[in-house]
Amino acid sequence: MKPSDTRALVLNSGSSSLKYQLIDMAGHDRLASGIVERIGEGPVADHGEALRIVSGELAAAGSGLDDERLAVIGHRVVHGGTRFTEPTLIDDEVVAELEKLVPLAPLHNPANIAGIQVARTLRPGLPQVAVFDTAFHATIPEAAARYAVDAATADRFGIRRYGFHGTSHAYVSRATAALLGKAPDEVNVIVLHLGNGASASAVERGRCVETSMGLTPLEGLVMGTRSGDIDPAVVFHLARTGGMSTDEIDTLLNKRSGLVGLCGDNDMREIARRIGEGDESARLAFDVYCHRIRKYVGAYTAVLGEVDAIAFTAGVGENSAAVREASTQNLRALGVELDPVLNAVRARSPRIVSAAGSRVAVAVVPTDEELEIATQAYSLAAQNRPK
Ligand SMILES: Nc1ncnc2c1ncn2[C@@H]1O[C@H](COP(=O)(O)OP(=O)(O)O)[C@@H](O)[C@H]1O
Ligand SMILES: CC(=O)OP(=O)(O)O
Ligand SMILES: [Mg+2]
Repeated sequence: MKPSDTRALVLNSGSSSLKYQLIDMAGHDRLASGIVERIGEGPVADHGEALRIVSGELAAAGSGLDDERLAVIGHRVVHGGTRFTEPTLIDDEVVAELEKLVPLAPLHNPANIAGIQVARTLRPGLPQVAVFDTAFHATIPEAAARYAVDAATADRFGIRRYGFHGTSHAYVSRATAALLGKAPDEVNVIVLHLGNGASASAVERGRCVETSMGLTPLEGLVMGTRSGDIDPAVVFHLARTGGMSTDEIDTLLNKRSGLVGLCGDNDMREIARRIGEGDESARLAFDVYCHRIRKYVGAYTAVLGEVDAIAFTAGVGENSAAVREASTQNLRALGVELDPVLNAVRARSPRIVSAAGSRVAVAVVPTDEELEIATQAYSLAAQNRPK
């Protein structure tokens, strides 16, 4: 990597999609971005084929994978277990360790590894950095990270709270501090990342102390297709009484639950439209979704003691004024008061939407996981630059 190499490519491999962004780190300009969907169906056979398509799109945008100015490829990796709590330069040993983590993230890690392997084949010698969803949550104290299950069993199988969406929680908590005109270590923030997956975190003076996702990204808030918190005995009941297999229950809770399970739609825009038409199951799905968020805001207020801001982010958090309103209603006892007019304004920049007298600021802060991954990957590559 030469000082003139200022470009970072970020790859976010999902189970059936590959998102990419090429960013010039000198001015944070987005040079190219896109998504290849339906991997595994039809013409896009696998992640290798998907990355070849990305490579073609990059070349068409004037900066292919062979671009000399490319300094690093940053990969989003969902599960880093207890081993990976920092951005990590990828080599064979790291890939072998990632393989060992597949049982903890069967939906996410195999796709991440596939993306890494193909990228390494296409650009051998170029630094490739893994940036982990779990990393920002490594600071969660044991009292919050441990599940109250038999300790020997928990240790043997790695059962503990890892948390996910960490790059988003890190980025948004810092951006929220900046919006308040403070340094990250001067504020306590509750971050609500409400996208397809959804999670909450409590960030105390820049350090994460609690988060809603657990061993896997299934726990916590209600999501597009995932149940979030349920009584674990639901699983035994479905197995014993419903005769369902472990895989069937896994699919039910991860893919056929949440908003889609409650009303048949997982897109909040469609749910809002149906509510407008008086649809009762859409209304119920919305109410269950927002009730869960309110409950977490209350719990995380107790965890933090003092809260400076609640930040809404990701697709739903940034765009749905109705969700922000319903999930912060009747929180005056906690010092939270929304300004309905500010909350209804549509904008793309970070902004405060609480009333002037609200003790806790309510903020809408667009997330930028790709920039966060690029920044961390680029910085590690620069540190490892041959002298
Ligand atoms: N204008 C909008 N109003 C309400 N919800 C929206 C709007 N735009 C996007 N969303 C919601 O955002 C979700 C996607 O969030 P996003 O953060 O992009 O997800 P991910 O990155 O996890 O795929 C959609 O499923 C939809 O429910
Ligand atoms: C970890 C996780 O839930 O990611 P996503 O929201 O991309 O599904
Ligand atoms: Mg997203």
